[in-house]
Parts: sequence; structure tokens; C-alpha cells
Amino acid sequence: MMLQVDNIQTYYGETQALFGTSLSVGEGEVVALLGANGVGKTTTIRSILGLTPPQTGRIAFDGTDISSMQTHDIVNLGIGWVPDDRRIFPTLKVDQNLAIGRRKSRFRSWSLDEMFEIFSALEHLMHRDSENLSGGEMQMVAISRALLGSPGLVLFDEPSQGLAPKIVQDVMKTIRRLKAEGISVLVVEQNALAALEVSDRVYVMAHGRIVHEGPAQDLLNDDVLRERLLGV
Ligand SMILES: Nc1ncnc2c1ncn2[C@@H]1O[C@H](COP(=O)(O)OP(=O)(O)OP(=O)(O)O)[C@@H](O)[C@H]1O
Repeated sequence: MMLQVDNIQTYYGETQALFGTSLSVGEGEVVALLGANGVGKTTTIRSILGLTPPQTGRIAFDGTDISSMQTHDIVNLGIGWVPDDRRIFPTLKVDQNLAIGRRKSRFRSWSLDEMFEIFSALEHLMHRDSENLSGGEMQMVAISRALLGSPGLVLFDEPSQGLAPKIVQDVMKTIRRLKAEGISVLVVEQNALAALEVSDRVYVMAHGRIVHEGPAQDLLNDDVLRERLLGV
């Protein structure tokens, strides 16, 4: 297993957000984490990254217990993050934003030329100010920054949020590409159908708990169950 989240409970102060969440992501597997607003999907990602560490339970990445490690040490092991707000530094040029992500790990490293091959527009953005980028361009930079960190696992938090349908398809194509390279992906999405189409397995959360787990294809095929769990 690339990622194993075991029965974690995570709090914001006194407020409990996760009530014993468990999930796993295999090597080269794409896993979707779906559910309504506020059920704990982002908190699950924050727990994995050590941004909001779980109070109980265990998280293992690539065989290492990361439950109580610092975020920078967790990221250095090879976890990439594409945050929902992208977190591109507006005062830096695009190439400077990308340089921030550069790291070596035991996993495959990526060159800038490979980034330009995946995102053909990126090469022409390198010397632009980041504050003037469109939503789709920012997402390109955010995904490239994550890949330049040599991840074995990439955590995508609502990657399609605010993007035009064509760009959403580009993002989903990139997730397929990562899978083809043997990289594991955990993707949190409101756009359940787009996520299910690129995922091997799916977890659905409600009220800080996993309430459904299974092959993504099963949920795509089962209109009744999908409507009940996801409303689509
Ligand atoms: N910084 C915070 N302080 C206090 N409570 C928080 C904080 N962030 C999230 N919560 C609460 O934790 C619960 C889970 O939120 P979380 O953001 O993980 O849900 P989500 O499924 O990712 O939803 P969304 O799709 O809206 O991001 C919610 O009840 C939310 O109000």
C-alpha cells in the first residue's frame, strides 16, 4: 500500500471533524474521495499532510508511519499536494513558483521539459507574474509544482473547482497520465462523475465517516446508489 489511513480522529480545537476515518491507496491506484460539502474530505487531506494532525489512529505512507511527523518531512517522503485554492505565490514569477516545489525523493523525478510536454501552454508562462494567471493556468502551475517534488502519491483537493469543462478534462487527463507512470492519486472532488471516470476505487464520506467504499465503475453503473450517495 502507498497510503494507509487507519481509523483517524481529527479535531479543529474542540470540534471533531473526523470520526474514525480509514482508507487506502495502492501503488499506481487512483482513488476518489467524494461527499457533500463539510463532510471531512479536506480534513482527511490535511490530516495526511500533518497540517491538522489526527489525535488518534495511524497514517502510513510507503511503509513509514507519518501520523506524528512534521508536514515538511511528510512532503519530503514523496507526497505531492494540489490544494483547492492552488496556493500560487502571487508576487513570484511562474518559474519561481515551480522552483519552490523541487524536491528529490525515492520516486520518479520530473523535468521541466516533461511538464511542458504535459502542459504545452506552461512553457510560455514561465516568466509571467503569477497574479495574472487564469484559473486553468494556476491549476497547471499547481500540478506541475507538485510533480517537480517527485511524488509517489499526489493529493488533489477539488482540482476541477472553478475551471471550464475543457480544462477539467485536461486535469482528468493528467490524473490518467500519473496513473500510467505508476504514481498513486487521491482525488477529492465535487464533480463526482468526472472523478469517478478516472478513478479505480471510490470512498464516499458523510459526517466525518466513510459510508461507502468500492470500485468506481460500480458507482458509475448503479444510478440508484449513486443518486442516494452523491445526488447525481
Ligand atoms: N479551520 C477549521 N476550524 C474549525 N472547523 C473546521 C475548520 N475547517 C473545517 N472545519 C469543519 O470540519 C468539518 C469538515 O470540513 P472539511 O473542510 O474537511 O469538509 P469537506 O468535505 O472538505 O468540505 P468542502 O467540500 O466544503 O471542503 C466541517 O464541519 C467544517 O465546518
